[in-house]
Amino acid sequence: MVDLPEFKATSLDEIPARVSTARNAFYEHNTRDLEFRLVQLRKLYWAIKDNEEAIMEACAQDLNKPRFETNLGESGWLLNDIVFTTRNLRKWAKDEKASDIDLAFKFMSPKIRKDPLGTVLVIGAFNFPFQLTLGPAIGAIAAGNTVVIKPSENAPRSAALMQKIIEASVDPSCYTIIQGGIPETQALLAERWDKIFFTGGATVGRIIAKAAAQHMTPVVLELGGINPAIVSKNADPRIVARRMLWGKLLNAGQVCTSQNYLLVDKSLVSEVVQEFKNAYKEFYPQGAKGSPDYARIVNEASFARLKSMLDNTKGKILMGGTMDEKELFIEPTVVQVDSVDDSLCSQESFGPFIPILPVENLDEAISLANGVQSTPLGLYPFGNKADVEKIVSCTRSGGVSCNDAALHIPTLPFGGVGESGYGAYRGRSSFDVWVHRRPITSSPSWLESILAIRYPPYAGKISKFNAASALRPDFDRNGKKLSCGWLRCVFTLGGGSAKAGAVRATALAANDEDA
Ligand SMILES: NC(=O)C1=CN([C@@H]2O[C@H](COP(=O)(O)OP(=O)(O)OC[C@H]3O[C@@H](n4cnc5c(N)ncnc54)[C@H](O)[C@@H]3O)[C@@H](O)[C@H]2O)C=CC1
Ligand SMILES: CC1=C(/C=C/C(C)=C/C=C/C(C)=C/C=C/C=C(C)/C=C/C=C(C)/C=C/C=C(\C)C(=O)O)C(C)(C)CCC1
Repeated sequence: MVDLPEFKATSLDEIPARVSTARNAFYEHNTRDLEFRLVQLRKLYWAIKDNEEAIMEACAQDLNKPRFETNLGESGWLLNDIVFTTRNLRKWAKDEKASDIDLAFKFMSPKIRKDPLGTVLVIGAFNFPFQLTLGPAIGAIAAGNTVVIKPSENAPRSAALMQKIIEASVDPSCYTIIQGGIPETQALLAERWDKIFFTGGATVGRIIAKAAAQHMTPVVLELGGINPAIVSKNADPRIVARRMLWGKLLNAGQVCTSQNYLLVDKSLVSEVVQEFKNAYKEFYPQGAKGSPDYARIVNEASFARLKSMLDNTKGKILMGGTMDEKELFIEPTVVQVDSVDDSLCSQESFGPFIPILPVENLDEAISLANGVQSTPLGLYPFGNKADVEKIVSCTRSGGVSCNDAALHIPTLPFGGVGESGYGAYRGRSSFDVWVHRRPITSSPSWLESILAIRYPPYAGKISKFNAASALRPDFDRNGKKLSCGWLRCVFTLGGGSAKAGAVRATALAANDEDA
């Protein structure tokens, strides 16, 4: 067995000084250097790689997470994330030529610099403790920020191991871990940050957003969702059951993207239920409890919450339903319910419940889903192409996975909308979310005679200015688009009035002479 470090909360007195060290480090400007960032990420890669066994053990102790799930969803996920980031960082960080700039301003060489935000805070979650804590931090490091990381105290073994990994690998003045629960998080929230990234529930999400507002701090909130799966009469019951069961057995359903309830065309319900039973037997021939491939609920409080949800259902249990409090085990459980107001549908379960509500048709399903929560994190439509397109175009959600569970492409932007949060990361978005797109222009001295139009005295300058810069609408008063013949486009150098085109042409000529 691997020896794991002990979880120890950071002293409250120490927190301001630790944050201040990270803030001062930002102003030493080392993190501006791309090579510095790349070296940090590469060192972090090897620290994670060298601790893969320990990560397995920590996740097993915190959540009884199966080795396969830890490999794919935690250590392997992060290792790939780092390699993908280090391979692409130079390209992402490059100054971007500003697009859609009017000719008159092109001479100022407008560009967009991807500036680090400064000193940022990442508050991680318990359910994928490594992925959802170090994942956002990888993007923050890549973008040139100094970073303070607060892992979830609800996965203490993983939190302590992350501290060991971070302290052994990256620059301690730039990147640091604060451990603890509510008091420590509140002490962190009292500080001024340049961005806060939080993964967790909506209740704490609101507390974070309010605290951040005091300092005008931008926030990313990766929250959960009461995610619907909508199954049309044209869906394949076997595919529905296997994929939806996977969506709920992964980490025993403690995944923000997992479906919370299924709205199934009533003609398909009995077949879908039978296929759930078949899939369950295939995935866990000896039952989930005896299998090494099934996680446990994170703690007693979560177990009690889930138990009361099941105790309060008015539905009929059709599969599973067993629990063991000592082991924090809850079996994957299919329940047929008769209303979306049932205790299993109306709240986010964050556990292995699979409530099924029979519906008349797609219209009813869409209307019910929009009524339960109109902006969930994930949406899972099952059916033919026309069915899924109809569902997608009549709903909103952070992301959609058609005919499947979860939102799982690791480099696709990932984030919520409305109640499921805001801001997105993963892949290139993990870099973009941590930078300020800083526009930079540079006005050459030779432009002075042209720029002089902006200085007083203003008399007689309005018409000249408008002639040079006002854009002529390509639509009429009824909102109808006017056609733009190619000749006109040539004469106006890309649009606008002919006069404006002439002025632009003059300016171009002046530029050519200067060159
Ligand atoms: N990715 C997601 O969408 C996730 C969603 N969740 C949802 O959130 C629920 C609760 O999960 P938890 O891990 O307990 O997450 P949470 O939403 O309670 O957040 C826990 C974090 O917030 C801090 N915190 C808690 N109360 C606070 C307060 N009053 N002031 C300041 N900081 C506070 C804790 O120290 C910890 O760092 C889950 O049952 C699930 O529904 C949880 C984990 C991930
Ligand atoms: C293998 C070959 C091929 C390709 C096969 C494919 C496409 C396999 C796909 C497998 C997938 C999607 C596996 C996913 C596993 C995911 C795990 C274990 C866990 C992930 C956890 C996540 C992302 C948790 C997130 C939680 C969040 C955000 C939260 O709670 O807040 C080819 C290409 C067909 C070729 C042949 C071989």
